[in-house]
Amino acid sequence: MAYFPFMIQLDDKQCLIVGGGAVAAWKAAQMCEFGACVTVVAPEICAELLAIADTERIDETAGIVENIDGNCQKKPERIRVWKREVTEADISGMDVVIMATDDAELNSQYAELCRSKHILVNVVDVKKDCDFYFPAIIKQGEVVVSVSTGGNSPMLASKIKKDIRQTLRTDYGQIADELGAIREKILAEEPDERARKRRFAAIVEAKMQEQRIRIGTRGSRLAQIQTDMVIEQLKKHYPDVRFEKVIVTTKGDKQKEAAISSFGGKAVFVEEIEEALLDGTIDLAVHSAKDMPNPCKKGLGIAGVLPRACVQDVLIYRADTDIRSKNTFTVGTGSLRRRSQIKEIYPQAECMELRGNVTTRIQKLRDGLYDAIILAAAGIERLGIEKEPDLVYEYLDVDAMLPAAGQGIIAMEACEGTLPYHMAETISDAETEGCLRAERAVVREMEAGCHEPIGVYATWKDDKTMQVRVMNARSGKVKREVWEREKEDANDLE
Ligand SMILES: C[C@@]1(CC(=O)O)c2cc3[nH]c(cc4nc(cc5[nH]c(cc(n2)[C@H]1CCC(=O)O)[C@@](C)(CC(=O)O)[C@@H]5CCC(=O)O)C(CC(=O)O)=C4CCC(=O)O)c(CCC(=O)O)c3CC(=O)O
Ligand SMILES: NC(=O)C1=CN([C@@H]2O[C@H](COP(=O)(O)OP(=O)(O)OC[C@H]3O[C@@H](n4cnc5c(N)ncnc54)[C@H](O)[C@@H]3O)[C@@H](O)[C@H]2O)C=CC1
Repeated sequence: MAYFPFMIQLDDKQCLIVGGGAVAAWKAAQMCEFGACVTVVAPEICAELLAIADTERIDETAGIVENIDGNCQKKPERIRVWKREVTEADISGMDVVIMATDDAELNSQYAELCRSKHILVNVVDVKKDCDFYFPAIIKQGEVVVSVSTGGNSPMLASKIKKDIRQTLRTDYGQIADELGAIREKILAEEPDERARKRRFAAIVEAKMQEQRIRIGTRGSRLAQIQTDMVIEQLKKHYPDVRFEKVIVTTKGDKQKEAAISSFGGKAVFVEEIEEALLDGTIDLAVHSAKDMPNPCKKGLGIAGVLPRACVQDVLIYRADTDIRSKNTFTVGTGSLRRRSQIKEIYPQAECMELRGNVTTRIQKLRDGLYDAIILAAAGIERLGIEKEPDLVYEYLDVDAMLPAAGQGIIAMEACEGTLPYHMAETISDAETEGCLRAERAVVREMEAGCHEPIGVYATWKDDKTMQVRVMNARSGKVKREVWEREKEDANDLE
C-alpha cells in the first residue's frame, strides 16, 4: 500500500536521531531545514554532522554539546549532539525517532520500544520497521514537493525529484508567501465564495506573469550575504521586479579538502554559475570579484560592481597564543600570494594549506589546527565576525600584503546585452568599476593564471590616472612595482 504524504509541522517537534554517520547527517540536515529540534546521539560523529552543527564544538570530557546554530538564513536551527551510546532514557519526550546506526539489532530493539510508546519511528535500513519514510524533497520556502516510491527504489525517488526540479520554476516559494498575505485580505473582505475563487484565480495568474530576475550565487553564508546586498540595491532601482536567489553548488564547494590548485584553480567556484547564466537557468550572478576567471566566459561580462569594501588581508590568531614569542608559527592559507608576502612580514611563519568557507576556517583556527590564519577583511566584516573576543585581528598594511585583483569587490555578471546586464550597469559604482577594470587588465597583461603569487591593487590618483601596485613572486622572490595607467587605457570589464 502506498504511503500517505501528511505534511507535518516539525518546528515544534522533538526529533531524536540515533547514529552519527552519513545517513544520520543527511536526515539531520533535512529535519533542520524544516525547523525541527534535533538531538543526535552516537559515539562516533562524522564530519558532515559536525558541519551541520557548524558553530559547535565537541566537548569530549562532558560528552555533551549544545548548539544554537546561528548559521541559518531564516530562523535559528537547533541541533544538539550527544557523543555517546544511546540509552532508553533518550527517547522519552521525543515525538519522532530515527534509528540510523549500523547495529541492526539495536535499531529494531529501539523501533519496538518506540512503537510501544506511540513514538513515530524510522529505521533507515529496515523498511518494515518504519512508521514513515523520508521522501525525496524539493523545497522552495513553504512550497514543498515530495516523492516516495513506497521504499521500492529510493534512487528512483531521487531521480523523479531531479526531473521535476528541472522543469519547476524557482520562485514558487516567494509567490506562495505573497499570495498568502493577499489571501488573508481577500478572505476577510469578500463574503461570496465564488467571487473569492475568481479573485484568487486572477491573482495567481497575475503573480505568475510578473517579471522576475533569478540571481545565482554559491550557497555559503558569505555568498548569500553578498547577494542580498546586491538585491537590496537592485530593489531600490527596480521596486516592481522580483529578484530571486538561486543557490548553485559549485565543484569548489563540493571538494572541501583538496587544495584548490589541485583541481582546477579558483574557476571551480564560478564555472557552474557561468554555465547557468549561459544556459538560461539564472539571469544574473553575484561573485566575489577576486574569484572570477579573467576574462569571463565568452558572451558573459561583469555588468557592474558594488562599492569596494576594505581591501586588506587580516592575520587572525587566538588571543591566548603569542605568535611573536614563537620560533616558528603556522599560518593556514591556500593562497600563494599570501604565502610569499607573509614570509616577508613574519619570517618565522610556516604556511600550511587551508580550505573551507570563512566560518570553517575560523573553527579550524579555534580548534588549534593552525597558530594563525589569513582572511580577507571584507569577508569577515560582511559576516560580522571581525570582533570575536577570543581572537586577535591584525590588519596587514596593503603595501606589505598586497591584495588580490578585485579583493573587496562584489561583482555582478550577466549575458552581455540582456536586461539584467543593464540593470546591474545602472547600479554599478563607477569608481570601483574603474579599479576593477585596471586590476583585471593588468592581470591579463601579466598573463597570470588563477593560482599564482600575484597581487594587484589599483587606486585613483586623480580622475584620469590610476596607480596600480603590483606584487609578483613568480620567481620565488617578492618583487614590487607601481604602474600608472590612464583611465582611457582600460578595456571594458571582461
Ligand atoms: C525506506 C527508506 C527509509 C528512510 O530512509 O526513510 C529508505 C531506505 C533505504 N535506502 C537505501 C539506499 C539508498 N537511499 C538513497 C537515497 C534516499 N533514500 C531516501 C529514502 C528512503 N530510503 C526511504 C524510502 C523512500 C521511498 O519511498 O522510496 C531518500 C528518498 C530521502 C532521504 O533519505 O531523505 C533519499 C534520496 C534523497 C534525494 O535525492 O533527495 C540512495 C541513493 C543515493 O544515495 O544516491 C540509496 C542507494 C541506492 C538504492 O539502494 O536505491 C537502502 C539500502 C541500504 C543498503 O543497501 O544497505 C535502504 C534500506 C532498504 O531499502 O531496506
Ligand atoms: N535510508 C537510507 O537512505 C540509507 C540507509 N543506509 C543504512 O543506514 C545505516 C547507517 O549508515 P551510515 O550512516 O553510513 O553508518 P555508519 O556506519 O557510518 O555509522 C554508524 C553510526 O552508528 C553509531 N552507533 C553505533 N552503535 C551505536 C549505539 N549503541 N548508540 C548510538 N549510536 C551508535 C556509530 O557511532 C556511527 O555514528 C547503515 O545500516 C546503512 O546500511 C545506507 C544508505 C542509505
